[in-house]
Amino acid sequence: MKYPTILITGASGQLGKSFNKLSIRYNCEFVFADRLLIDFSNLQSITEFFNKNTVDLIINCAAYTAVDKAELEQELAMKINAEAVALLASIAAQRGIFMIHFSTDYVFDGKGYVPYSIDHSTYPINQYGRSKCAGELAMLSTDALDGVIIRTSWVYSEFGNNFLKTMIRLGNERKEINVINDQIGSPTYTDDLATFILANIQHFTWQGVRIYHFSNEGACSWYDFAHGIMELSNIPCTVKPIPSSQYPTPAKRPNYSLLDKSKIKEDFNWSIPHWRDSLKVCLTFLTQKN
Ligand SMILES: NC(=O)C1=CN([C@@H]2O[C@H](COP(=O)(O)OP(=O)(O)OC[C@H]3O[C@@H](n4cnc5c(N)ncnc54)[C@H](OP(=O)(O)O)[C@@H]3O)[C@@H](O)[C@H]2O)C=CC1
Ligand SMILES: Cc1cn([C@H]2C[C@H](O)[C@@H](COP(=O)(O)OP(=O)(O)O[C@H]3O[C@@H](C)C(=O)[C@@H](O)[C@H]3O)O2)c(=O)[nH]c1=O
Repeated sequence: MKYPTILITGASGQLGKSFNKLSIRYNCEFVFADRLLIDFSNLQSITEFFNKNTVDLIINCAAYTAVDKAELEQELAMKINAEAVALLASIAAQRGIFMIHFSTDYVFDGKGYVPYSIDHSTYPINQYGRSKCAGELAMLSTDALDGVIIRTSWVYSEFGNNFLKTMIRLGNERKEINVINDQIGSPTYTDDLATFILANIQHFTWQGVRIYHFSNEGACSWYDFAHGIMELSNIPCTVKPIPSSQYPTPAKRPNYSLLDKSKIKEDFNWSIPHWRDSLKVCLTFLTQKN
């Protein structure tokens, strides 16, 4: 086993919980760290953890993900998404630990009209995006670090809070909801991302830091996603398409943030499910849970 002990930070988040759910299939020791064990807003807590523990691989799922709140809590977002990532990266580099980290489609400005390639220039348009971008740069500029930044988008799962769960709640409360149809991207089911990583763990061995993109296949707007959620959950709520101008939010979102996944599919010979197929799978788990 290449990596006998794997640290998963942000263990109580959506992606962290998918890793937990899928980890039973793998024969390694997983250390699931929530914020009580490692607090990313307190750098000392990161250092203390590594002074007491030895791990072979870091999968960093911890992040500040409240996009609108980040406009007001810029410092906290930067601390968790950039400063803590920089420290984690430097510890990983010093100890020769491979580091898997996640970033977002929100590092792009959304002015594109073809899927964003891994080397497209970043230009975030909100504070969350800026903090994630700073985290990427910290990793890329850490000497002797081996690792990967996997940018993903519109993450949802049966765990935690996400767009899927908000739509189901609103759909059950209202006869009609308005959802933006001029922001285009692709949803990502956490199980698909976590499965990809766990199944390929032995291949994460290169030197230096690479960037990859991962989301489900297909493109949609938030309106298409919401419409699909109502349809596949049999919720009789009408979803009305609206322009972003009719749904003002504190943080701007990119209008187009589809990720080009060709590199990850080629390098790992991996096929990724279409977002509608994964949505069906997730809805089955959600129904079992409730
Ligand atoms: N959610 C999305 O739509 C997208 C997410 N991503 C990226 O994917 C990764 C995983 O995201 P996802 O699982 O969806 O995010 P979640 O918000 O579901 O989970 C984030 C985790 O980070 C933890 N966390 C927050 N603050 C701290 C802190 N101070 N110390 C330690 N842990 C902390 C949270 O803890 P607690 O549970 O206690 O709050 C939570 O467990 C992140 O890097 C995110 O930026 C990328 C694109 C889209
Ligand atoms: C609830 C709601 C949202 N919307 C719009 C607002 C927004 O443009 C879009 C998505 O809303 P949310 O606030 O749920 O999603 P948001 O927090 O913007 O999601 C983002 O989270 C971060 C962490 C990421 O990294 C991104 O990839 C992306 O997933 O849907 C509606 O149009 N109608 C509604 O009723």
